[in-house]
Amino acid sequence: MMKTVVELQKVSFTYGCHPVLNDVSLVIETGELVGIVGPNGAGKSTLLKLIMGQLKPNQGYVKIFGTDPCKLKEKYRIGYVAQKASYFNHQFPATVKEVVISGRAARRGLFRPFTAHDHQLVEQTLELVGLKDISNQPVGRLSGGQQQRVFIARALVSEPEILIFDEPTVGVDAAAQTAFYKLLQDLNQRKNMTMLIVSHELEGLSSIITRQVCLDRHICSCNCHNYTSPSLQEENCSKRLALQVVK
Ligand SMILES: Nc1ncnc2c1ncn2[C@@H]1O[C@H](COP(=O)(O)OP(=O)(O)OP(=O)(O)O)[C@@H](O)[C@H]1O
Repeated sequence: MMKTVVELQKVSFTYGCHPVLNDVSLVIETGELVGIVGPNGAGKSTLLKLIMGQLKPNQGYVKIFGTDPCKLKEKYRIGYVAQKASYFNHQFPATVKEVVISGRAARRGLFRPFTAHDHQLVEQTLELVGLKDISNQPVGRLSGGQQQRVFIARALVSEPEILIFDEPTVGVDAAAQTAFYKLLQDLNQRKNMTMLIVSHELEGLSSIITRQVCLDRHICSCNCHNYTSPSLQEENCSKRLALQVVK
């Protein structure tokens, strides 16, 4: 049965006196793979921060798993993978396995020793994301695409109920991008994992998402059944996006 994972109702957000989001309503249900697209400065990352409870709306409300995200105690229920640009540098000494198992600490508590179950889960996840053969290599020496998989694995071992990505394919080559999207599609289909992805890479993204939301301070278009905002301006938003893709 479909369950609501994320809900925003009439959300507005302002940084100081700079309005960023206006009257945004959106519902995401279990198993959806939602792509959020929009021009630079449209408020996409701000929307993710509101959903993860890093920011509070000025108006309206945000819920995740039926709760105010700022009050959510089990943060591990949200898996977040940041931009590729913020990944490890070449000197970073920890191995793939060490980085991935650190994702279990969020679930178990920081100072509790890892169990056989934790190690088993790490092995299974490394297999799932195709990193098993290089699990003892230092992460700093991996390619951008491989590092990205390490971060997905790290998020997955905390057994999240939603995975959130902010611009995950920035700086990753075309082949790694294709492999990345394939992995997300597999996770979505095999594990019914709910995902929310902010991206400018419309081409690769559009082949895997179950729904596209176009944001430009408010939601311009949303090809879904449960969105109710009256302000549909699809044509306008598509034109701005087309300009951005050509750029
Ligand atoms: N901490 C902040 N303080 C003040 N203004 C901010 C802050 N973070 C973002 N902004 C502004 O809010 C607006 C929306 O930013 P946001 O990063 O959410 O947009 P975005 O759609 O993710 O953009 P991009 O595609 O360029 O990453 C921008 O005008 C940005 O300059």
